[in-house]
Amino acid sequence: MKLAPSILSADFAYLARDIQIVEDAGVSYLHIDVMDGHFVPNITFGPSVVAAIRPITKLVLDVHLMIEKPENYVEDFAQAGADIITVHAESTKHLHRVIQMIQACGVKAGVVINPATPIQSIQQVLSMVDLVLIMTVNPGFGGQRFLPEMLEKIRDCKRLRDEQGYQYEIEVDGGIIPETASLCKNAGADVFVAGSYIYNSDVPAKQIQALNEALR
Ligand SMILES: O=C(CO)[C@H](O)[C@H](O)COP(=O)(O)O
Repeated sequence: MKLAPSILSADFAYLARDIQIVEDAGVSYLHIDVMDGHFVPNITFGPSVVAAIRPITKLVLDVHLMIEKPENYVEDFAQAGADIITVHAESTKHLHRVIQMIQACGVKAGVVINPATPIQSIQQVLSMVDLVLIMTVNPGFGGQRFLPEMLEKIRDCKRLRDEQGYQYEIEVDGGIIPETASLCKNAGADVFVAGSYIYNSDVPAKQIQALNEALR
């Protein structure tokens, strides 16, 4: 089981410190939420922020693009040092091509689906991707409540992987706290994104410990 703290809820004035805290606590991935104000109604980081983070951490940089026309930006994020780039199925007319573009940059490729998007809509790319991200809230903001209806989708994603011998990791994002992490783990998730639960605390390392205990 892997934890992926989302820096969306970090203190941006002390970003290096907040990354160090979660790295010291032993997490696997650092989740970077890229928002463009079009695909989602919020604006966050661009490739220059990823490039600034790259030299200060050994964590796997898990870059979640919530942007329109991701094909125009994947090379920039790859050059900035992303290890995984994940694109929304809803954000492009050319999902297959964008996944090929990401992998051609030598970066792992993930596909994300919003709560209203069925797993069937990405069935044709499941054999290619390294990661499937199931949104467990509507994308755009941290601190929302977990949508329990998404557990069925996680189970379907795991079943397809088992039946077809696919290799992707299953990641969940949104409303992850120990209780929901445990539900998602039992449904088949491998990677757990958590933002507000970790960073809206005076002691993020304790929150990480609680998540790890729930995932044991
Ligand atoms: O992708 C996201 C929002 O679009 C965030 O990663 C996600 O919401 C995590 O935040 P929290 O753990 O506070 O729910």
